[in-house]
Amino acid sequence: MDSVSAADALSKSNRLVIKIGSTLVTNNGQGIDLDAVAHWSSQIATLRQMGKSVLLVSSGAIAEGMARLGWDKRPKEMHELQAAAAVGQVGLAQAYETAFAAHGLRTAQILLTHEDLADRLRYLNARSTLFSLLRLGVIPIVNENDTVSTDEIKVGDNDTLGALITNLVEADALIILTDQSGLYDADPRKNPDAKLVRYAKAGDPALEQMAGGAGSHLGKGGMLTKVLAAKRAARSGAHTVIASGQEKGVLLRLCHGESIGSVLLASQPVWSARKQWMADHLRLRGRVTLDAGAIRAIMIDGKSLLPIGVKAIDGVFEPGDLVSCVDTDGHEHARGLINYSAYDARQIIGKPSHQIPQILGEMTPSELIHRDNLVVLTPF
Ligand SMILES: Nc1ncnc2c1ncn2[C@@H]1O[C@H](COP(=O)(O)OP(=O)(O)O)[C@@H](O)[C@H]1O
Ligand SMILES: N[C@@H](CCC(=O)OP(=O)(O)O)C(=O)O
Repeated sequence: MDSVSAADALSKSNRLVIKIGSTLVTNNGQGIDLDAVAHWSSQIATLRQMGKSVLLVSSGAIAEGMARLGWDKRPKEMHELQAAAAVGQVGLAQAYETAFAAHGLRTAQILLTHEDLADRLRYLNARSTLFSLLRLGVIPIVNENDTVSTDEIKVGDNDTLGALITNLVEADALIILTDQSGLYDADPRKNPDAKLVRYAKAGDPALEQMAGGAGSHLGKGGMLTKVLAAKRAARSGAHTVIASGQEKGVLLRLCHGESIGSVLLASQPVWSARKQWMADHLRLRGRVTLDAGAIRAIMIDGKSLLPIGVKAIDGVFEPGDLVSCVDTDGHEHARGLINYSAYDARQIIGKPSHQIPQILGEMTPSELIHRDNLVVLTPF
């Protein structure tokens, strides 16, 4: 991997999303590490003076809530997690507001759920609010809205949320600060001989094999969600760095081109904003299994998906819902907005398009998924 381009990845970035993990921000669950928050804030204030825009995605509401409530074990019940998040989020917001105020900067609290990003209008509203805040010189501090999040509507972890925000504001880079020096070729907590991966291509499937789960009961996603976040961030052209938040001056040094942590370079073609929203923000409602001819038609020939090439339909969905297009081995090749409900789709698969009106009536589209509503997932 070319280390020069990796160094450039950060020094040439103007809009940055910085994600800070729970273990790090709460000093391993002891309570918000105010010195660390002050240190990051002072670096971010300098980055702002250098003309860079910064958005923070900070975890720690639940961990801080647990500390404030005197709970030493992460609760299992959703309502207790939600209560802890409500208590802890106040502490997080206070800590950042105070730390940035010392540099004459204001902060804004943005709490989001997956549902907010899946709804096109709310997604566009979130985007324009974030841009307004950046124009006003305010530092947006984003977290999942854990107090109202249920399994159905949550993003689930803040590495993913960080990537979604990166896509949303078309940031140049995503910096994930964690409690390790970066991505190792095995979990360093379990394997003392593990080696740091200094440079790699975001989206390389080999990285997913190296990454394990969270290292402590405080963290949510572990390394796998960070590696997947890098893959997602790369879809809007953003490079990702995974580095230790305890490293002195880490943010400034990275932005001066120093090689710290793991740099996962974006090297794939960039998706349009609409394609990113479709494939990443909408919730998958079903699955269509394609024969080899249909896979070729959508992947190589750039065609729409016709019912004749579909072998099976799974899931319950309505027209306009997002479905995954898989081959007969179950590998996903594309995602798209389907024109038919699952019930109707089952009646027309395997049939030539001219028979659709006889089966489902006139004025029905001949494609199951129109080309314009199809996102082909480029193989690595
Ligand atoms: N290949 C790996 N390289 C580095 N850390 C790993 C790896 N696999 C698993 N981990 C674990 O991931 C943890 C960081 O993830 P997590 O606990 O979710 O932190 P955060 O709160 O910063 O998101 C590390 O402490 C480490 O134990
Ligand atoms: N939204 C949750 C954090 C979830 C999460 O992804 O945590 P982490 O793995 O520490 O980034 C909270 O504020 O407690």
